[in-house]
Amino acid sequence: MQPIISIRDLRKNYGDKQVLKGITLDIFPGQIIGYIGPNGAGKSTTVKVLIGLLSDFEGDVSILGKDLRQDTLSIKSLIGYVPENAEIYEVLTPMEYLSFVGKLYELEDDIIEERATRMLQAFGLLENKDQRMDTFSKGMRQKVLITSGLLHNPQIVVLDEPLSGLDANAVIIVKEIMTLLKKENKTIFYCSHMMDVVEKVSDRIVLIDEGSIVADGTFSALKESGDETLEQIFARLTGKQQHSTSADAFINALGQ
Ligand SMILES: Nc1ncnc2c1ncn2[C@@H]1O[C@H](COP(=O)(O)OP(=O)(O)OP(=O)(O)O)[C@@H](O)[C@H]1O
Repeated sequence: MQPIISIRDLRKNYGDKQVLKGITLDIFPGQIIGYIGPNGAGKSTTVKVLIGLLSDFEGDVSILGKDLRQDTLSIKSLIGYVPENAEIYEVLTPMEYLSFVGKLYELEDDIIEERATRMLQAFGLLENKDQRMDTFSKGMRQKVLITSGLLHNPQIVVLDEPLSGLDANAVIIVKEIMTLLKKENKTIFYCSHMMDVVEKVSDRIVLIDEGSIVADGTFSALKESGDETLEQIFARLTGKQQHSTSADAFINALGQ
């Protein structure tokens, strides 16, 4: 099978600092990739490359066989992106915002209206659809961001900590949405620190640390013992010191 996303020796520097040190990954249609790693590991930087926001990288990235550097625009239309926090246009209502996003993707007005209404309704936001978003809670804004990322029915969905601020019911809905997207053979690249969710929804987990891949496999393949959780795998592979030592040092500082 042809990979839908192919990343070869991806490197990215910010000034003198090498943030991605040669990421190589083949991702296949219908896979849910859980892309995890400690703070600063390079997850968002990888995402920014994938969605065409960063062009000054080394290595090769191709999506559906197209070179990301050369076909950036057509590739962008295949991808839906949900950021953790975005500069949402707060003076707009969800319907105005979604209409704006839909037009960028060249969707017909009636399709935008129909999809946006039904998606907002699914998230319990229908009665807020014409309310300015500066009055919205963090979770309500996140629901609008998720809707805007999926509105054009993309082939590939890139989620960077999409559950941020969502209540337990909304988290269940988004997990279910990911499973349904997979059934439609969509590919999901999912970055998160929520290990319990990543463990449950991902077919394949890619763990990066300091810009390099340190583990890549199914959850069961990454386990050292039968009852190891993803949180424990993460700590085993990336923990630089005992967590209790870090917590003690933090609290002890208060005594100074
Ligand atoms: N615009 C930038 N300029 C300089 N350094 C940057 C910039 N963006 C990110 N970095 C650095 O690149 C490294 C990787 O950042 P990145 O945001 O990709 O990490 P991450 O894995 O997404 O982290 P987190 O889990 O905290 O969101 C960090 O050391 C960060 O300080």
